[in-house]
Amino acid sequence: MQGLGFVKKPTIKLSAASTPASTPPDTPRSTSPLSKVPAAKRINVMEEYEKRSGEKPKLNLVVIGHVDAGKSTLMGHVLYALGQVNDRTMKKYERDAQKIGKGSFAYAWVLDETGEERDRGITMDIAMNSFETDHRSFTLLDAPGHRDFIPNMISGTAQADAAILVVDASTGGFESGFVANGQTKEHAILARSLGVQQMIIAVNKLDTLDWDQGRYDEIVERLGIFLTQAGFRKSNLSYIPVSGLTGENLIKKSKLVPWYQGPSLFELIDAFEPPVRQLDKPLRIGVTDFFKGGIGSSSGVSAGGTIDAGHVQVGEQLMVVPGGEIGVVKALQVNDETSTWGAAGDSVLMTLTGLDIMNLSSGCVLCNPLHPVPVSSTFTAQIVVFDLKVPITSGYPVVLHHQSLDEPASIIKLISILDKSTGEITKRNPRHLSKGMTAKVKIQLTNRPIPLETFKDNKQLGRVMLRKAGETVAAGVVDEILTYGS
Ligand SMILES: Nc1nc2c(ncn2[C@@H]2O[C@H](COP(=O)(O)OP(=O)(O)OP(=O)(O)O)[C@@H](O)[C@H]2O)c(=O)[nH]1
Repeated sequence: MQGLGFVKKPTIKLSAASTPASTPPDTPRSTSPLSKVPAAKRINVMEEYEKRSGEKPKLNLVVIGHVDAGKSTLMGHVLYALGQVNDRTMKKYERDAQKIGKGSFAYAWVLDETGEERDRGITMDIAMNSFETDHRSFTLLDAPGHRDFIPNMISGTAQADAAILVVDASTGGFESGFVANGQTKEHAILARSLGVQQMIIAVNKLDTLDWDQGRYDEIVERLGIFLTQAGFRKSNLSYIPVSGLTGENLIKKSKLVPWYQGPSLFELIDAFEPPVRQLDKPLRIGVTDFFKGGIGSSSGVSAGGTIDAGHVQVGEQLMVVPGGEIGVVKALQVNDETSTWGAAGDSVLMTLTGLDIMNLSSGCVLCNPLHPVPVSSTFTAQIVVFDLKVPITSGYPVVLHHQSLDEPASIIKLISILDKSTGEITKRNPRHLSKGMTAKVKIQLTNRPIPLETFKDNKQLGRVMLRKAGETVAAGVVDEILTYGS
């Protein structure tokens, strides 16, 4: 399983006190979501999806790591080497970067697009690009390394099927990312807690140490111990010595590093396992973007996001949760191209009619009215506790990050401490939780319920992150939904 290594089978309880603003899953409603689609025009999405299987499998790939580890430079260089950026543009980046005294950031500019990002030399928001390898098609998410932008890093990582962890191998560089509060550790634990199982570790900037094999081996050993403790399987991790700046081992293996016998970074990326899409589950589209007006010049409102589960087609009725309003899909784009249908894993933009823009919000979920996503304000979760100065006790206030939402909440009960590898309860009703512990807790949202599912039912909607005072204190998966609606 993904997430924390184990998840107990959840049982769904309906609180007698709750007023279902939304009904629990699988409550039938009288309308068919396809009733607006003329029978002759209905698409058998499963059949269409099969036809698509000749296409390269799609993966979301997130690039993570400590601030300045070289994430943007590495992936900018890869995109340039693949021909995604033409020579003229690259030369312009070099000239412009030099003009403001940031010549070494030219490749990073391929991904860091805003003026402020370029002026400050840091990534602030998730940069999205796409590229293809021989057997795969990737959406690349370049996450910010700076601790101030961890929420953006979380939203990128929550969508990822695989990760590249970039570490700075230069003298002192690795150490600054790896000591107590370094983002190398925080990002790696976050990625694992959010269900990322496969990862490449790019040991970067080795050009600064004349490709010192001893330094590479030292880093691989230290990271290996840490990453297996964090719950990664050894067989799902690959290490590679690279330089994002000078380009060694990116697309082809470099003669400068004769002691490295493995594949190039590009070959390792091509070997990532494609995810199993949750096509046969009820439709869930987490809305990340919405605006007035339709695709092209049509009327209506538009909503964009990723299909977390199920499939959708033009003419279908969709329910907005929370709220329960229903709209009809008038037009649809999948990965920026017009389509009549979309399926789990696709990035979609849809024009909806019959809906007011006021009904949409970032973080709302579009679903089939026959199978609405539950909204809940109390649930149990299995969490991993991060580096903490003050232990978590009952009543501990947090900001709960879920998809693109962040909401005030409290950990209202510490249920048990669990053994990290077996999931066995090692202590019931603990008084406090400290660094590195895996535990089951009860969480209550302070202001309002949100669309939520158990991790078993939906991997995307079942992941949560808990932060306090700008630091991530825990991450984990939803185990059991305790109240619906209220
Ligand atoms: N010598 C050397 N310098 C590098 C290498 N990769 C990146 N750098 C330099 O490290 C600095 C930071 O690079 P970025 O690519 O912006 O780092 P980042 O990890 O994307 O930074 P954030 O996104 O802000 O966390 C720049 O000056 C780069 O030129 C490398 O392989 N070798």
